[in-house]
Amino acid sequence: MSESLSWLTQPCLPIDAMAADAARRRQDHLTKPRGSLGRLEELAIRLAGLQGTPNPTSDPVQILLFAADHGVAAEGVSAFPQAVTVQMVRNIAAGGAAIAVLAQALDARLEILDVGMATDPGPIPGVRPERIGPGTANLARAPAMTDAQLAAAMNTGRAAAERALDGGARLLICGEMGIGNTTPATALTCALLDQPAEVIVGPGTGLSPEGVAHKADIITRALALHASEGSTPTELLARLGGFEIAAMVGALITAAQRGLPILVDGFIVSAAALVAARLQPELRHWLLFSHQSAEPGHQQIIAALEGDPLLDLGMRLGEGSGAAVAVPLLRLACALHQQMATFAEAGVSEADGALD
Ligand SMILES: O=C(O)c1ccc[n+]([C@@H]2O[C@H](COP(=O)([O-])O)[C@@H](O)[C@H]2O)c1
Ligand SMILES: Cc1cc2nc[nH]c2cc1C
Repeated sequence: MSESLSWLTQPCLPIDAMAADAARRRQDHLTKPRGSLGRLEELAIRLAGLQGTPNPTSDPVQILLFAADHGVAAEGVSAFPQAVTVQMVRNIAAGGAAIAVLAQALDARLEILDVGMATDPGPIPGVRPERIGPGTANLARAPAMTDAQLAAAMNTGRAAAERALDGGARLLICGEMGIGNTTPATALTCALLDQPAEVIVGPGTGLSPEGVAHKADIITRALALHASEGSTPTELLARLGGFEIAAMVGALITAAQRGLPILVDGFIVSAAALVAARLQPELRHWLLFSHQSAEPGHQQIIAALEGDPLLDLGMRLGEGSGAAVAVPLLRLACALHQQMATFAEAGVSEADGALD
C-alpha cells in the first residue's frame, strides 16, 4: 500500500505580523537613516515574521542534500555521464565538493541523502541511504515514477525536514545532485507555467547550443506524452519529476508548515519550490531566494513566485551552493538587527520629524 500524503494539505504556518512589526520598529530606531541598510533591513524583518520573534537568527543552518539519478539521462540531455552523480556524492561526503567546503566554512550542518542513484553504492560514511529506486524511469517515454515512489520520496523529504527541526535548525537550505536533473526541472516548470520548452530550457552542466536544442526536443516530447494524463501538481511531479525533486517538495512544504524559513538555491530547487507553492500557495512567503542562477529558466520561476534574489554571481552549480554563499548576508542582517545601538541608547539625534 502506498504511503500516506495526508499531511500535504496541512496549511503553512502564518507569518507573525506582530513580530515583523516589532522588528520593523526596532530597525527604524537603530543608529542609521531609516532604510539605509536596504535589503538587510528587509531580511531581518522577514526572518522575524517567519520565526515569530523580534530577534531573528539564521543559525543553526541545516543543509539537506538530496542525490538521485534520472532515466532521461539516456536521451543525452546532460554534458556529463550519469556516473558523476555517485562520484560527486562520494566527493561531497569526503569534503571535497563545493557544498562541503561551504558547509564547513559556514559551520552549517550538512545531511546527504541518496534518494535513488542509478546504482546502489553500498554504505558511504556520511550518506543516508533512503533509496526510492535505481533512478527514475525515462520521463520522455514513461512516467518518471509510480505514485508509491512519489509518496515515498515526498515522505523522505518530510522526515529530513523534521529531523532538521528536531535538531533546532532555524534556516533550511535544500540542495541537490543529479546528472540530468535540469531536464525534469525544466519539464515541470514548462508544465506549471504553461511555457514551451524553448523558453525555459538551458545548458545545465554545459551543453552546446545543439545539445540545448536536442534537450528542448526531448522535453517537448515528454510534455506531449504526459499532457493528457492529469495536471495536478502531484500528477506532474510523478510523471515529469525526479526523486530528489519530490523529496525537496516534501521538505519545503514541511518546513513551511512547521515554521522553518527556507533559503532557496538555484534552478532545480526553485522548480521544486514552484511545485510546492502550487500545492500550498502560502508557501511562497517562506522562500528567501538566495541567488539568480545562470540557468535561464530560473528567472521565470523566480518571477512566478515573486522572488527577488539576493545575489547574482553567475553560479549554476546546484548542491545548495548558491544558498550557502548567501548565508553570511543573513547572518550579518541578524547581527546588525540585534547588536546595533538605538538612537536613544547611543545619544544620537534622530532625523527632524522622526515620528515614534
Ligand atoms: O542550481 C542550478 O541552478 C543548476 C543549474 C545547472 C546545473 N546544476 C547542477 O548540474 C546537474 C544537472 O545538470 P544537467 O546538465 O546534468 O541536467 C545537477 O547535479 C545540478 O545540481 C544546477
Ligand atoms: C562535477 C559536477 C558537480 C556537480 N555538482 C552539482 N552538479 C554537478 C555536476 C557536475 C558535472
